[in-house]
Amino acid sequence: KNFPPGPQPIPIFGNLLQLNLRNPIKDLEKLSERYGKVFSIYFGARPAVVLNGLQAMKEAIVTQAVDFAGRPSGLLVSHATEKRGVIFADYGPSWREHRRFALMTLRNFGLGKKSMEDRILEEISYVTTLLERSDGKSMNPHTLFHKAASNIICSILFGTRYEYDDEFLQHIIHLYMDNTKIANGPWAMLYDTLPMIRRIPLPFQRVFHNMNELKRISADQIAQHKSSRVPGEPRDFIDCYLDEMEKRGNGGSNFDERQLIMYILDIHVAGTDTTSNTLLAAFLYLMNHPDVQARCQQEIDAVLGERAHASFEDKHKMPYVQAMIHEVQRIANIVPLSVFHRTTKDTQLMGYDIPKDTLIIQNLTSVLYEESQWKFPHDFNPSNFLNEQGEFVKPEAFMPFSAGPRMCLGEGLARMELFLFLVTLLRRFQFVWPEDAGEPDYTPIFGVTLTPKPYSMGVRLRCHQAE
Ligand code: HEM
Repeated sequence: KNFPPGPQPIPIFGNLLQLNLRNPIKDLEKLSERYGKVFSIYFGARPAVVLNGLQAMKEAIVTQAVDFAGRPSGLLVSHATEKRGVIFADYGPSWREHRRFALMTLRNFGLGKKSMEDRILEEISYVTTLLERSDGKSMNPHTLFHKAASNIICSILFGTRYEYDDEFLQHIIHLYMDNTKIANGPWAMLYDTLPMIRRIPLPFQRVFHNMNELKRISADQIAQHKSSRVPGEPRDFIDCYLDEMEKRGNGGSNFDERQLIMYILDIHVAGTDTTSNTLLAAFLYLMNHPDVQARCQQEIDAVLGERAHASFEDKHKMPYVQAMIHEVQRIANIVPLSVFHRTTKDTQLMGYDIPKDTLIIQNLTSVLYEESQWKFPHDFNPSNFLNEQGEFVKPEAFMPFSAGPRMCLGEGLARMELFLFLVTLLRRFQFVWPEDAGEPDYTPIFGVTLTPKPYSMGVRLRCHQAE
C-alpha cells in the first residue's frame, strides 16, 4: 500500500524480462518518464525502488541518510563477501569503524613515510616510460591503465608495486576481472532472482572459487606483514590495520584478520576498474576534443613551468584542468547505478511508504545527465564546471561518488590519481585519434562500472615542455 508505482511484475521473474539486462539504463529512464522520479521494479519476488534525479536522490541518501544506508542481503555479492569488510557490510558499528579507519589511513600521510602522492607519482613514471616507447605510434591503453591503477592499490595495501608482466599482478587482476565479469552478467542476475538454482554447479560458482583464492592471497600477505613489521611504524594499509588491532585488544573489537582479508579485497575491487575506466574515458574524449586537450596543456605548462613534477595542490591553480576532469567523470558516469542500498527501517520518500529491507537503486545517471541541472547535459563540455569568470565551480548534481554516509570512501585517492595522471601525461604527450580509427564510439560496455570500448591511442612526445 502506497508503495511507489511501477510496471506490473510477473510471477518468478518479476520485471526482469522487461529490462534489457545488457544495459538497463535506457529502460530505467523510460520507466521514470512514465512512473515518476521514485518508482518500483521487482527482481523476482524482491521489490526494489529506483531513485531518479537530484531531488529524490538527496532527500533519500542525504536528508534521510540512515534510513537508506543499508546494503542488501541474499545477493551473490553479499554471499561472496560474507558481508565483511566495508562495501557490502551492514550499516552498523563494524562498518562505521572500518570506514572511519580507511578514511583516516588513506589521507596523504596516514600510510607512514611514503606519501600517497609519492606512490601515485612513482606509478605514473612507469606508465610514462612505457608510453615514451610508443612515441609516433598507436597503442591500446586498456591493460596498461588497469595494471597501473591496480599497482597503486597494491602499493597502498601491501607496500609493493609489481612489474607489469609480473605473474602475481597478472594473477590477481585475472581473478578480480573474472569475478567482475560474472557479477555483471546474467548468471549473477539469475542467482539473485532464483534462490532454488544457487547450489547447482553453474558459472556463478566460479565467483566463490575465485574469492577463496583471493582470500588465500590476502591471508599470505597478512602473514608476511606480521613477520616483518615494526609495531608503530606502518609501511602500508595492512601494517596500519595490524597496529589498530593491537591497540584495540581482543575484548569484543570489530577489528580482526577475517575482516582485514575482506577489506583488502574491497579496496582492490573498488579502486581499480573505477579509476582505470575513468582514465580510459578521459583519453577517449581528449583525443576527440583536441581544443580541450590543448587548453589543458597550456594551463599545465603555465603553472608547472620548469618543475620536475606536478603536485595535487596545483589543482587550485588549474581551474580548466579541474573542470575537464570533473566533466570526464560526469559524462563517463563510471558507476551508473551506484552500489545497491537497502532501507534500514520503514520510511517515507516523496509521499510514498517504503518498508524496511527494500532494495534501493540509485540511478546516478539520471542526476549526472539531468537536463535541469547542467548547461550542456548531453555534450562533453568543461564549461559545465566553469562560471562566467572562468573559475571552477562544482554543481550539486555532480555525484559520481554518490553522497551521504555510504559515499565512496576512496574519493580523495581517486581525485588525486586522476589529477596527477592526467596532468603528468598531458604535459609530456599529445594524444591523437588515429586517422584510420573511424568515428569514435562513446557508448560504453555496461556493468557495475561502465567500460569504454577498446580503442587505439596515438602517442606523440611534446617537445616544448620542461624535461
Ligand atoms: C573514479 C573513481 C571512483 C568512483 C567513480 C567511485 C564511485 C563509487 C560509488 C558510486 C560508490 C557507491 C556509494 C554508495 O553506495 O552510495 C562507491 C563506494 C565505495 N568506493 Fe568508490 N569510486 C571510485 C574510486 C574508489 C577508490 C580508488 C577506492 C579505494 C579506496 C574506492 C573505495 C570505495 C569503497 C570502499 C566503497 C564502499 C563505501 C561504503 O559502503 O561505505 N572507490 N564508490
